[in-house]
Amino acid sequence: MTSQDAGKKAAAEKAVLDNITSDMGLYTQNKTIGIGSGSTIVYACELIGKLWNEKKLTKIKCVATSFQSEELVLKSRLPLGNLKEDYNIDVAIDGADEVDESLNCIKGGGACHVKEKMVAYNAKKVVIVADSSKQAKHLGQVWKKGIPIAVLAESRNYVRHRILAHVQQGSTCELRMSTSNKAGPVVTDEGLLMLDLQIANIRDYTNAQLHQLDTLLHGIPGVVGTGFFSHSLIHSVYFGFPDGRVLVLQAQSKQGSLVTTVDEKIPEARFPERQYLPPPSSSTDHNNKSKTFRYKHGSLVFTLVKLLGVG
Ligand SMILES: O=C(CO)[C@H](O)[C@H](O)COP(=O)(O)O
Repeated sequence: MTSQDAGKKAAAEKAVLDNITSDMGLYTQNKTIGIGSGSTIVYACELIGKLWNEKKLTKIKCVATSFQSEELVLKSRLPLGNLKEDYNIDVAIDGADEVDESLNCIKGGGACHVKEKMVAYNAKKVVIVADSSKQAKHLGQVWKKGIPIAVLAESRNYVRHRILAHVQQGSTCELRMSTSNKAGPVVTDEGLLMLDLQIANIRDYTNAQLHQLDTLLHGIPGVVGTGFFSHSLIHSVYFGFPDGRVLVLQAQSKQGSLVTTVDEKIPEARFPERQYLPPPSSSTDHNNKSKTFRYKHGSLVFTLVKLLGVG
């Protein structure tokens, strides 16, 4: 397992233990779980499958977000639901290509974001799992390929040109081509084509401007869905580190105020002015197999969690 995979596994497993086993209770009733796509979600789905098959989790249905995700649910011997009937989703777990400081995400590196967003939109709680390399200050910092945009094939050229007329010069909007054995473009599960929009000055966009841009993109006929997932859609993000530590960022409200959960060994540089709160707040949660500490950074209170390992 590579160090990046170790981070993915740590994030995915902690997210499952926090959001599925614990929050929903051991003997939960008819809970619906959205299963995202990509390589990180594999670890989450495997653990959900393990808990289900060991009967530690009961009465759940999984709604898949792609062909890959559906296969994953079936392989894990989990009950498969569908979005036509099971759209009251309790929690959706999914990966991301990049997450900024406000918890805005770029998704769609695997071209599955259309259904991923349909599932996220219908979920009471959206939990993102990613290795720590996906953590960014602003969008475009670590994910250099741009914002994925799924379009109807017929619209691809005018959509590109209309978009480029709206963004700063030097931006690009390219048709995503297949890098596998298939010649021609990437075609999504829904039969759509993918454009990747790299905006030259994306780092300068405020949350409001990102939202405005996304609205503009969705307003162009032929555009089916973008891979921009606004922070307002996201409940929490789990970043896993190669040594098994997990940083959890939670959007406390739709306004985006954040409470951060980190392991105590996260490098000082991330939170230079951190100041520890007195010890009484340290506790061990044996159910979640984690140890919790609290400390302050400016006006924010942070919680430190050390994951003690998954059984
Ligand atoms: O949005 C996605 C697919 O459309 C994936 O969630 C995203 O690409 C992250 O994938 P990975 O977990 O492999 O890094």
